[in-house]
Amino acid sequence: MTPLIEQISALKLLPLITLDRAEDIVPLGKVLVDNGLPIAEIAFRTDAAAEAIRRLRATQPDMLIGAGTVLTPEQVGMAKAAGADFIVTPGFNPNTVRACRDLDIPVIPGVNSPSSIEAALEMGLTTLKFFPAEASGGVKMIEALLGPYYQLKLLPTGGINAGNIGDYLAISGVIACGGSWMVKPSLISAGRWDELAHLIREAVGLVREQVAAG
Ligand SMILES: O=C[C@H](O)COP(=O)(O)O
Repeated sequence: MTPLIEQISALKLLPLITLDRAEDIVPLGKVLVDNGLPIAEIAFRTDAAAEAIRRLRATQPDMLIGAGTVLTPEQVGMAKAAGADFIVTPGFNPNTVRACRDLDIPVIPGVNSPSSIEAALEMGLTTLKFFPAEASGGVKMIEALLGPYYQLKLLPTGGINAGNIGDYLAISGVIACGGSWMVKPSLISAGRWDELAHLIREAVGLVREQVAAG
């Protein structure tokens, strides 16, 4: 495992953040760090993404910052220039992977089928996002895929929440889970930092319980 993947594996949780206003990342970054989750994936689903990465990098320099929902080489460049540590993509796009390699930024591309996994393996990638996790068959699908593709390290995302994260983390090929349930966009835009802190603490607590249970 690379140092980056080791860090993500240690935290076991990747909060997926979608923001309408870039400035909201500053209080949210503090709430994440203060509550034991010094990692964030900021989704390129709004125009605020690159600026939010820049502000988070400036205010929380030690945080691990990913750019998510990256669909194009241009977005890879924007994310890297803004200070992202890594790229996450929803699907497997060789052009995006090549752009990440050209810019020397790690990428975790999305897969949810044998064909997309084999396309990733062909490019030497074994740490992959499994997306959309629940809609693609969830835990059962991952267990089935890890038969032939036993070397994979997976980051399931999509439909994961406090009720089912334990089932995912119990699978040995799962290094961490992504999700938005502890960083709900509606709570962020309403500035409900206390509620977000509660959800983040709860999520971190669930992960710690899972780790303790082995
Ligand atoms: O790629 C990320 C997903 O859309 C996040 O899914 P979620 O909102 O179900 O956690």
